[in-house]
Amino acid sequence: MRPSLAATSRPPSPARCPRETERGPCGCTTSPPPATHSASRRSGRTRTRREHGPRRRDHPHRRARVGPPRRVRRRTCAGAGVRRRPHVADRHGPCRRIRRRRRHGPLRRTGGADRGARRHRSGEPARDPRRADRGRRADRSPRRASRRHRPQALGADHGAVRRRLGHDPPHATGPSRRAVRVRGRAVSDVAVEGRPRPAIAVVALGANLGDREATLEAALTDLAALPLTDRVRTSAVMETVAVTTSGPDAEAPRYLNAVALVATRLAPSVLLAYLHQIEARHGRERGERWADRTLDLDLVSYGAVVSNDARLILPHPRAAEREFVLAPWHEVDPDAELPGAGRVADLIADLRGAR
Ligand SMILES: Nc1ncnc2c1ncn2[C@@H]1O[C@H](COP(=O)(O)OP(=O)(O)OP(=O)(O)O)[C@@H](O)[C@H]1O
Ligand SMILES: Nc1nc2c(c(=O)[nH]1)N=C(CO)CN2
Repeated sequence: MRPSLAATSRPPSPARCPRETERGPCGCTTSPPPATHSASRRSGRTRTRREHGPRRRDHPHRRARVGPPRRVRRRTCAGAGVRRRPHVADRHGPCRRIRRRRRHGPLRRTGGADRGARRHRSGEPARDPRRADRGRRADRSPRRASRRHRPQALGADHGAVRRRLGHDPPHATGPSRRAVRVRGRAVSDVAVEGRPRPAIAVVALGANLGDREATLEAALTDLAALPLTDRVRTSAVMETVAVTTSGPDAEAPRYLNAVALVATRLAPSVLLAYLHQIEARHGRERGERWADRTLDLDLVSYGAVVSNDARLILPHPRAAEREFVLAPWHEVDPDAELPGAGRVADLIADLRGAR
């Protein structure tokens, strides 16, 4: 059966405002109509509060309402006065910030960053020609990537990058290409950039304990296998009298000495760290100064680099007075020079002349 009209008709209007009878001009039912400008304009005068009744938010019914007012402004980063979700074109950034439209445009253009642009558009010459094309010069390098596109944000391991480029020492896991790994990645697998030209490093090798010959041979192989490094030349192996803290000692085990020239892009400190690894692999024990040893690797020089850091002095501070270093070096490179000390050939002659 169709519902009767009475059943579908609207429910009776809510009770009228108890104060409406007192405030005839208001015409108030459940809430007073808002005073609009147009209403005021139409009437030609501004209605006073007394005429109009209490303001909407002061109205008794309104106050009784539970919960926040319906048209409360959302407190978002969209800024004051923004009630609706803006169009996507007006949004930017992760928090839906509104890109504010520029207000007071003409005022802005009279100064600040827009000044140059305004002149440019209007054909006026720039006040300072050097600044006129700021940011547009052809020789200017391309803009830097934003922070979001730099490797840091992408989770790049800068330590690894630095190590790859030879700035930091490697992990102490072994000397060979395959053994030296940076966060699970072989250093030698990484493309080399950064150091455009390798430096020639002079490495002195010595051994007076164990199977000296085999140790030197293995150490030379290890050197050639270092990342970013090629062995250039190796001297013959020479047997020498051990020099101790009290001078040459004919009774001490004799040394086998050699010198290797390597072309490397490793930083000097990194190369030294690798040398220490190689020593350790071949049973080098650190104890007394100039004590007998299975293997000693000294960094005699690294190009023309001079360093006074106690951990790495370059050139090696005692190289100029060691014939067991100079003689094999001179053999592979007769024109060699020890930075700051002179030609190796001359140094050898001086040492021999002084004996
Ligand atoms: N050019 C260099 N080559 C090797 N080690 C160096 C150099 N400069 C400074 N050192 C430092 O010297 C320290 C001692 O080195 P090492 O044990 O090889 O000395 P040594 O062989 O007993 O004596 P010497 O340095 O006179 O050959 C090392 O820990 C190292 O940091
Ligand atoms: N003959 C010889 N004597 C040394 C050598 C060396 O290599 N050869 N190394 C030393 C410490 O580096 C001390 N004495």
